[in-house]
Amino acid sequence: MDSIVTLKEITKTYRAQKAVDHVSFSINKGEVVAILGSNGAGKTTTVMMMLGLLAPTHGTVQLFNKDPRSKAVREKIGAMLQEVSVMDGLKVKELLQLFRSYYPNPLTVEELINLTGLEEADLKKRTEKLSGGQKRRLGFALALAGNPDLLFFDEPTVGMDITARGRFWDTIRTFAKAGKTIIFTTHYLQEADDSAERIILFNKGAVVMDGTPQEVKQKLSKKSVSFITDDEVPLKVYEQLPKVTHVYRKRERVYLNTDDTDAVIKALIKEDYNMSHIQIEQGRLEEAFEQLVAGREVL
Ligand SMILES: Nc1ncnc2c1ncn2[C@@H]1O[C@H](COP(=O)(O)OP(=O)(O)OP(=O)(O)O)[C@@H](O)[C@H]1O
Repeated sequence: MDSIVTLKEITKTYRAQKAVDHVSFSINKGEVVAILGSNGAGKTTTVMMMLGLLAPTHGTVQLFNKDPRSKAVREKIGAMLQEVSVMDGLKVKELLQLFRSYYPNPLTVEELINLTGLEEADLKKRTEKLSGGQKRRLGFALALAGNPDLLFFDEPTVGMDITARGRFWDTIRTFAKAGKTIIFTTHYLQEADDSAERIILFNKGAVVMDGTPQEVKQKLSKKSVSFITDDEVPLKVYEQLPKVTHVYRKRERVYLNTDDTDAVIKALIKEDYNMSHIQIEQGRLEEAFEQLVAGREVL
């Protein structure tokens, strides 16, 4: 397999804090990869290091087996970062032309319009006059301008309405079919599941899972028995019940994670706890994800 992104033991430290901590992975040509994690997990810092815009404190990053800052690499990559900041004073068309001129085989302005939802009328506008949504589309067009082999998107769908989101993912699918490699960050497990074939899950600066959406969901998924109670039974007591792997409370509801919901229900009834609204869940992914990012042990 052709590895076109290779991170070896990268760490980024800000004063005493490790924003990214010994992260290693490679990405092969043609993969669509979601870097998933909550706020502050280290996603943006990792993307910035992959792009060569931030130097790792330790470790190495290579794109196409080269330094990400080299000209040969620059010509093959495109990126849309969280804050789309573009040069003021230029018209949209002029900026697109300028970006196109940096690359050996750029897409045409017409192709960029069709792929991103920018409108003909937007081309004549000065960039500082664009709305937030139009700026996002321009950022998307600038990322695609060079017809790059490797694309990075940091939280691409933030601030996009439903139509813009749909168009964005359609275009990503088109690029993926053409064999391009795509890396995007997201907070949302659902978005990663819908759009990526591989999820690299970050938590507190480290990679805690790396696999297909199916694999990640299987690992995260936990069955649970939950109920509402106004008893003051300490959670530790429920933890002692047979087959219970983890106990937590969310508002008035107590959750008991287990692989054997029947055994747990039998034990709860035998102990005659005060319970109402008993629910059996076969692994709520978003819930497991929330627990993981809240620092609880779910793996
Ligand atoms: N320039 C900086 N100086 C100091 N600390 C920083 C700096 N940039 C990021 N950090 C810290 O590094 C950690 C990781 O931040 P990062 O932006 O990479 O996370 P993220 O996963 O992209 O989060 P978000 O989803 O909120 O964008 C955070 O704790 C953040 O406060």
